[in-house]
Amino acid sequence: MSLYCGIACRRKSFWCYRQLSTYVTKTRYLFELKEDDDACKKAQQTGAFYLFHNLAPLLQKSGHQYLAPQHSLLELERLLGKFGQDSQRIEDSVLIGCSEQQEAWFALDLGLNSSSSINASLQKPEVEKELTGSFTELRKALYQLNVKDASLLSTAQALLRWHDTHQFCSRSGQPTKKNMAGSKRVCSSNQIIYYPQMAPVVITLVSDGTRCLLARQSFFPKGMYSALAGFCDIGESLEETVRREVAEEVGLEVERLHYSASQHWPFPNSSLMIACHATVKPGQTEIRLNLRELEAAAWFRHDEVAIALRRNNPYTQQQNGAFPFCLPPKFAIAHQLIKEWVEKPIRFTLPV
Ligand SMILES: NC(=O)C1=CN([C@@H]2O[C@H](COP(=O)(O)OP(=O)(O)OC[C@H]3O[C@@H](n4cnc5c(N)ncnc54)[C@H](O)[C@@H]3O)[C@@H](O)[C@H]2O)C=CC1
Ligand SMILES: [Mg+2]
Repeated sequence: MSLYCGIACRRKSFWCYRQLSTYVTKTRYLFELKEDDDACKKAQQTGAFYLFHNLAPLLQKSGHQYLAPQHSLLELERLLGKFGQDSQRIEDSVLIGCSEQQEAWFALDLGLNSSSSINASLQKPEVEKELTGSFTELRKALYQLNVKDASLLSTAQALLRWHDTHQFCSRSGQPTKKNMAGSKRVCSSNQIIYYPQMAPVVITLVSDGTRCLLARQSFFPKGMYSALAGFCDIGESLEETVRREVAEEVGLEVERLHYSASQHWPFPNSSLMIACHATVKPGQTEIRLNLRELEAAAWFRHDEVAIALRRNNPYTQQQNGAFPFCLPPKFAIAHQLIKEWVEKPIRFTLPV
């Protein structure tokens, strides 16, 4: 990494990248691609594309792992040509990142109805055969993807879903048009700009000092338990949401709070997960389950949770019935929160 000089001068390109750190250079490049449609279109020529079909990413199996293949613009044009589609469809792609060498990464959904092409969506089996991969449900694939691909595909899925569901202006009812990068949509009749949104959600690992509280919703994979989660209500602070959600879901009063980390989560719509540790008042540990929200909740000992953390893929582990419960995938912030609790004592900083 070179030294960050902090001086940005305008030259041929939007920014002069000389002397900036790799991270700053990358960030400025992505900013330029979001602001400048021509620069973004140019970046597609040397860029790499991740393909989706109805929001399921194209994956290839390699042993126990899934790999997310990249395709060049040329390969994509050839594919679209083969299935009778024009390359105009590539304009539906969204920018999702770039490499340190400034190779821009895009995502394109071949299954969703395209706004820039009159042709219908591509047939999944034919495309899978042609590309020697399969369009796989992202939630399931998360257990077998590396963290970089899991994160990239999550961003891509969230952005593709947002564009698919925001094709019309909620004020005028007229169609909105995306910019080349897909970082916004604009209504041509009134110029209202729409930006992709995330709903803030708190996820809290409650502890009584020696045990932690894990819960499950009925739609979780069989046997999976996680930390308590809940959407922030309008007007609430993070602390107020934690306090309300824990009271609502398990009938306990949170005493102290410690912020841990945050994560974008694409399911079922984009959320910003804000992860916290919390303690309950000593001696006040009796769970009163809210059955409208949760199927089950229980206190788990440190050693039980430590064993569950060491298991790999709960989808396969649970099927042979060998384990009483399992935890969310490594990539999920719930997993990180639980791991943090198992590995080191938490210093509680915030009273609620
Ligand atoms: N990344 C991770 O590790 C984890 C992520 N999660 C995510 O956290 C999110 C929230 O967890 P829940 O327990 O379901 O929340 P919750 O406890 O707030 O209950 C969901 C209910 O809240 C209401 N609600 C209020 N605002 C909403 C909004 N903006 N969008 C949707 N529903 C809203 C709806 O009635 C909905 O049925 C879920 O989307 C889930 O996917 C949950 C656990 C782990
Ligand atoms: Mg909840």
